[in-house]
Formats: sequence, C-alpha cells, structure tokens
Amino acid sequence: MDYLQTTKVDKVTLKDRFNPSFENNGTLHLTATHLIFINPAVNPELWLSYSHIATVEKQQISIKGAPLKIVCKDFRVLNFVFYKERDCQDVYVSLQNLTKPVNYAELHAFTYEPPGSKWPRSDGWNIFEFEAEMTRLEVPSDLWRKTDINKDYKLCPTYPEVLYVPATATEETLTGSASFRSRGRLPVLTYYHKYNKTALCRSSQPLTGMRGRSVDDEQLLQAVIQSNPKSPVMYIVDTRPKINAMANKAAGKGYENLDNYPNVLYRFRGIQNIHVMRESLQKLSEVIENPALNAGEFFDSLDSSSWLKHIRSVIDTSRFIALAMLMDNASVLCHCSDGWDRTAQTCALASLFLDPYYRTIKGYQILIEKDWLAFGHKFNCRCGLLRRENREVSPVFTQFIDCTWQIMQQFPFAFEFNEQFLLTIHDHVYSCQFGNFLGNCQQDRRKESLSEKTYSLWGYMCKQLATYLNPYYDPNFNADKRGIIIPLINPQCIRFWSGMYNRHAFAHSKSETIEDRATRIYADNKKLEKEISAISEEIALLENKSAEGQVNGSICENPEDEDENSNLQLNHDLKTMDSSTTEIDVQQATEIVDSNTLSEFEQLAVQDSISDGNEVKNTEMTKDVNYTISDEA
Ligand SMILES: O=P(O)(O)O[C@@H]1[C@H](O)[C@H](OP(=O)(O)O)[C@@H](O)[C@H](O)[C@H]1O
Repeated sequence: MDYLQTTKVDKVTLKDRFNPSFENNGTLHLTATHLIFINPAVNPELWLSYSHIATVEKQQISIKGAPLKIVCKDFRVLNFVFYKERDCQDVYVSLQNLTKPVNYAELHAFTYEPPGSKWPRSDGWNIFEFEAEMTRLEVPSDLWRKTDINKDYKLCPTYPEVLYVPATATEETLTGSASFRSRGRLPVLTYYHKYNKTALCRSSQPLTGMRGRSVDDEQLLQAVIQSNPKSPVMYIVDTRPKINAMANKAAGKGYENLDNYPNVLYRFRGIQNIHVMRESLQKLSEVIENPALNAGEFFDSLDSSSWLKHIRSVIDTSRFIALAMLMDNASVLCHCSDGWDRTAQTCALASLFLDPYYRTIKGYQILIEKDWLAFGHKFNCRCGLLRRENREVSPVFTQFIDCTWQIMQQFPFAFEFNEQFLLTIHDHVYSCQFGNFLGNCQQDRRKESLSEKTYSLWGYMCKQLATYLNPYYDPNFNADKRGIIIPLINPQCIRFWSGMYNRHAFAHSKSETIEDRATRIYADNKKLEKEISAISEEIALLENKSAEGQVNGSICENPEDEDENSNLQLNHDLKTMDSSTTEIDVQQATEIVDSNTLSEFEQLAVQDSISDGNEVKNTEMTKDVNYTISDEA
C-alpha cells in the first residue's frame, strides 16, 4: 500500500466537542481499508472505513499539538490532535490518497469477508426481479406488457434491461420516444395500483427545446392514458421548479408542450436540484458540528439551511402523486431533468404510501432495488464512492431515507422496520463494504460482476433481522383502507432527525432517549404477553391432564412432578400479574393510531376512491379535492 505514509502513530488524542474535559488518548492505526483508534481505557475501539470519510482537514498547530479534523458521511466529526506535526502530516497525506480511490478494485467490498460463520456470497443478490415485482403488483397483461427493447441496454444505458410499457405501444413508438427524452430515459411503468388500475410511470425531461415535438412520445403518453380505464386524463408531475424547467428549454430540453399532449394535466412541484441540496446539507453539517449553539440559535440555523423545507417538498410531491392516483383515478408520469434523483425519491415514496408491502423489510429493499438501483440513480457520483466530481455529489438518497423516517413518525404502526434499519442502509451505501450500491446503474454492476465478487448488504442484514424489527408494527394497520397511508405535510410535522444527524454527538452519553425507552418497554410488554399466553396454554394443558388424572384416580404422586406444581404456582402468579402496564400501553397505542389515521375528509375520499364498486365520480373527486398545489410552484 504505497498510499500509506505511516501505519501506526502513538500519542494521539481524540477530542470530544461536547465534552472537552474528556481526555481520550490512544494510538492511531492505518490499515488498507480502515482508520482505527485504540485507547485501552475506552471501549469499543473506533473503526472508520476510509469510504465513510468525506473530508480531511489539517488545522492550525497550537501548543497542544497538530490538529486534524475528519468529517464523515455518516455525520460523525473526529478531531484528532497529534503530539508531533510530522505524524499529523503523514496521516493527512495517507488519508488524502486512501479516501479517493480511482477504481472499484480499491474498495473494501472486494476484500471484505464477513466475520464468524461464512455465508454464501450469493445471499441477498437476487431478491429483486422486475417481472416478479410486476406480477406481485398484478399488472394486467392486456393493459401493460414487458418489452425487451432495452436488452443489452442498447436503447437506454442507464435503465434496467426489463421494461414495462402500455400494451398498445409499438417498439417504434418506444424507440422514437427514447430519442426524444434526455439520456434516452423514456416513460415506463414503475408502480401499478391494481385497485383502480392507475399507473405510475417515470422518465426524464423531453428534448422539447424551443418548439421540438415527437409524435412517438405523444403517442406513448396517449397509450398510457388508454391503459387506464378509470380516467380519461393523466397527470405529468414535473418535480422541478418551473423556472428550472424553463431554463432547461434554453438547453434544448425542458417540458412537454400541452398543445401536443391532450388530456394531460401538468403540475410543477418545486423540488430543488442536486446543487441546492448539496449546499443545504453543507449548511446543516455546520449547524450539527457547532457545539456552541443554544437551542434558539440551533433551530434558527436549521431553518436557514432549508433542509427540512426540502424534505417537506419531496414528501409533499410524493403525496400529490399518491392522491392523484387514489382520488382522481388518474395515471401519473413523474419526471424531473434526468429522471434519476427527484424522480427516484418521489416515485419510491408515493409507492410506499400506496402499498404496505414496501413498508416491510423485504419490500423496502425491493423498492430500493427497483426505483433506485435498477432505474439508475448514480450512487457512485451522488455518494462520492470513487474519486469524484464534487459537483456531482448530493444527498439525494439521504433525503429519501430521511423522508421515510418522517413518515414512520406519523405512522409508527405501519412499518415492519425501525430506525436502526434505515441507519444501517444509509451507512452501508457509503461504507462500500458491500457491492449493492457500487456503480451508477444496472449495467455498471453487471460489468463489474459485483454479485460474484462482493457480498450483498441484504444478505448481511437478513442475518440479524431482529435488530431491525419495529415492535409497534401492525401488519393490518389501516387494513380497511388497504394499508394506504397519506402523510400530513404541515411544517410542524417535519422534524429534525437527531438519530441520524446528531447520533455521534452524544455517542458516549448513557441517557436513553424517550423513544428508545418507549420502544424498549413496548417490546418488553410484547414479550411478556407472548410468555403469558404460552403459560396460559401450558396451564390449560396441565389442568386437562390433572382432570384426566382425577377421573382415572391416577393423580401423579411422584416428587418429580413437584416442578409441575411449582410451575402452576409461577404460572398462576404470572397470570394474575399486574397487566396494567400492558393495558396502558395498548390504550396509549390506540390513541396514537387514532391521531395518525387519515383526517375525516381524507378517509372519506380514500374510502370512495377504493370502494369495492370502484365507481368513483371523477368530477366530484377532483372538485372536492384540494391538492394545495400551485402550478407556479
Ligand atoms: O434540474 P437542473 O437544475 O438542471 O439540475 C439537474 C438535476 O439536479 C439532475 O437531477 P434530476 O434527476 O433530479 O433531474 C441532475 O442529474 C443534473 O446533474 C442537474 O444539473
């Protein structure tokens, strides 16, 4: 490893911004893949994958030594102080080289071997197949068809090989439409709501320019409309601010000219581009890192970062898509400029609102496989996994994980998984320990043979599913409304996620958060309930046995059965155990559910739109529905 100027440095201090008096002195080791800091008096050792490092900065030397600041992609900030300036320089140069790998082979995934019992490298690599997911969604073959037009990625290099399109669309129409869409990313199906036959399609922007048009593209959208027997219209949800879409026109792209797209309702949604999001996260990081802020200053700075405003705009757009499909029975085409950032966020979230399957552990992984990995979100570029162009880095996936967490706060019973599940996925996008997120599209991953050469994160996670289970989960949540959830988007409903952005700040603090405590108590109660019911069954069995014994005059006299008697006593104690805590929690839980279900109006609307007859009167629905969306967003 010629990158390493040094492999071991003694007399290093790891400062704690939030506890300056805490002297953490130890030894720093640099290996091929990790920085390790060891202080025998502190457990556990600190292990940091080079892939997790965002920036390394040498700071002003002081009488205390030579400081080195490391900012991580999981929002951890490490301030080391070296006794010798030379050591600081050697570590700085080493990290500068080690954190900017040039090619995949340098990444940890190609050397990682799971600790303990080995499991097959293939575990978790084949959880997603497009056809299987479309079959699960019950996509009707008379309305939609699978096409192999993208075999070997020859039509669109960044799309998956398997695509689903309207059954009436010809291959010529598809080819013509692809040539009229940015990077060939033509409108194709990503989610199907079988209850009212509405479709969610996704694409990139059209190459309209000042007056361009494509009859093929127009015919393809008419075919989308005709694939939905429930409505004569469809929506195009352009996730961008209108002004950005207009700016793209000058570059020969832009948005659909509705004169050429009859029966289409157009909505601009105002989600900002990757550059604005990168700057917003930079401001958020500065707020997180600053221990000197008091509460008021913290929230003022958080506001000025606009991070929560952007999170809200992504959720709001996804909610609009779900409501348009649900209440207007209209199919939707969602796009942005390239159709791999904001489109991935909003299509995935809208699907998560409409289909409870995506709120299970496996379903959420399938959702990421479909709308993020298969449809070509550029993980390499956006997460800076290889030597990167800073202009391409942006927290698009972090925002999606944050949005998911926001929805979990509103619907704590609707998700099979917990916060730790989201944090694990987020952190392993950056760790490069597994192959799932390497590359920018499906074609890249196949070229690198990642499923043969690396382990899958899903394979790793399924070995410890209990870690990721949400004890509040109710698989039948909102069952009478088919599990559909429509989140609230009032600003006060969007919260700062300290479990993501501040989790390392108080890492050594022993205090348990309220949420953790409630989760623990609730999980304990669940466990006790299970034990009580198991014991009750045992008691019933024993009572039956002893009744039989009395009838046959053969009551067991031998001392071995004393255990059974003591069990009976124990069981009796447990059975009469004060279950007030369980009752309170169940009562509390019921209150939470009541406050989290749809508002009266939305419940009515949702019931109407998915009523058995499914005969929704569009005009009434649209007329009644206040989407609170302005075209000029
Ligand atoms: O929309 P713009 O202002 O042109 O900005 C573009 C969007 O952010 C694109 O992401 P998208 O997939 O969300 O459109 C991104 O891929 C491009 O690099 C950006 O230039």
